[in-house]
Amino acid sequence: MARYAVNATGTKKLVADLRVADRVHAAFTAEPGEVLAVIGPNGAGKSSLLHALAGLVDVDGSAVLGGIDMLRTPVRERRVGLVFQGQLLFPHLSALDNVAFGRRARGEGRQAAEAVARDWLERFGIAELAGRKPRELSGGQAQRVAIARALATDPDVLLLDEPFTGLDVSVQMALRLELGRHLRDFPGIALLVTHDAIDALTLSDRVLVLDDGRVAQVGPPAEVAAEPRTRHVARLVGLNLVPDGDDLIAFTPDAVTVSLHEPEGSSRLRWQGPIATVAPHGDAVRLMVHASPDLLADLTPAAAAELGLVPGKEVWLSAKATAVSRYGAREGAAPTGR
Ligand SMILES: Nc1ncnc2c1ncn2[C@@H]1O[C@H](COP(=O)(O)OP(=O)(O)OP(=O)(O)O)[C@@H](O)[C@H]1O
Repeated sequence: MARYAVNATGTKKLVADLRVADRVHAAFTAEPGEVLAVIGPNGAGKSSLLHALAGLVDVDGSAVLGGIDMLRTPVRERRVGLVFQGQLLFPHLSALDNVAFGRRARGEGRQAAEAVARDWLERFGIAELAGRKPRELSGGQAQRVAIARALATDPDVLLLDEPFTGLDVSVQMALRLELGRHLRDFPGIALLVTHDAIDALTLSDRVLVLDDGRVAQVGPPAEVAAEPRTRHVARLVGLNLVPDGDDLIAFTPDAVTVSLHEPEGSSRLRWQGPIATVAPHGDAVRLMVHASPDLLADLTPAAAAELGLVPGKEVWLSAKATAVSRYGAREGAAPTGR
């Protein structure tokens, strides 16, 4: 959902079709005001996608923003804000000068650039740290400065690559809420690479799922979470995902019945395999079973004890047809109804 039809520099929709060597070929669009979470397993090409837009790697294709191809625009002139994993602030500059840097580099006068920078530090609640050098900041403070530095340039596109990685969990939580507020007010397009289902579900308007360099799925977070098309996303949201002809079927681990013998009946929703892991999961015991594919099953501690479930033991798993969600395996495909 685009919250702003027009941003500070006019309506700028992004229409991208990017090819990075032979490892990424991804086409997608984004509306002004939209936050697009980019998720996928390690090596799927998430960082490569962002690096391509930032001009940090060789890329073919196009990324048309408001009628102008960013890829044909000199990197210095692209209105792109970057917050990358472990990206360091300029160590010799104060927090204020770091945040003012982009505007100064664009030729803006010191006073005007510093006024904007001060305003951003205030919005992040760190105005009193303006004079500190990066080495005098905590990880969370430095990351706030890094995000403020990116936003202070009024970018058309904000690229965030795992902005919470390496921070304490409590700092991550606080920063996630703060970033969420700033992203809601941000009139440009934000691409947020994350490994975290919470980020994707709470901070984004749409989720773009990358798998092996290709776009596997794009949609609102609730839709992607309810009907994942990749095993990676299914795992992120805690669902089992099994291909069945042209369909996928998804079901929760607590919809799985575990037994030591082949279940009776004609249901095809049954799998066999050895238990890989047994671990507590909330009030339940969660099994990971090396069936084809790997499946999760939750059961009560009493049931787990009664069945004597330990790693290596062969079990049968089954799911009731009424407890699974069935949908087409390809984008736009309707379930076959089998
Ligand atoms: N400069 C490079 N030259 C060649 N191959 C690269 C380069 N950078 C990344 N790769 C490879 O391209 C693929 C995509 O990498 P990329 O870092 O974009 O994935 P990612 O989804 O961001 O992964 P992660 O979640 O681990 O950060 C990987 O197989 C990686 O090894």
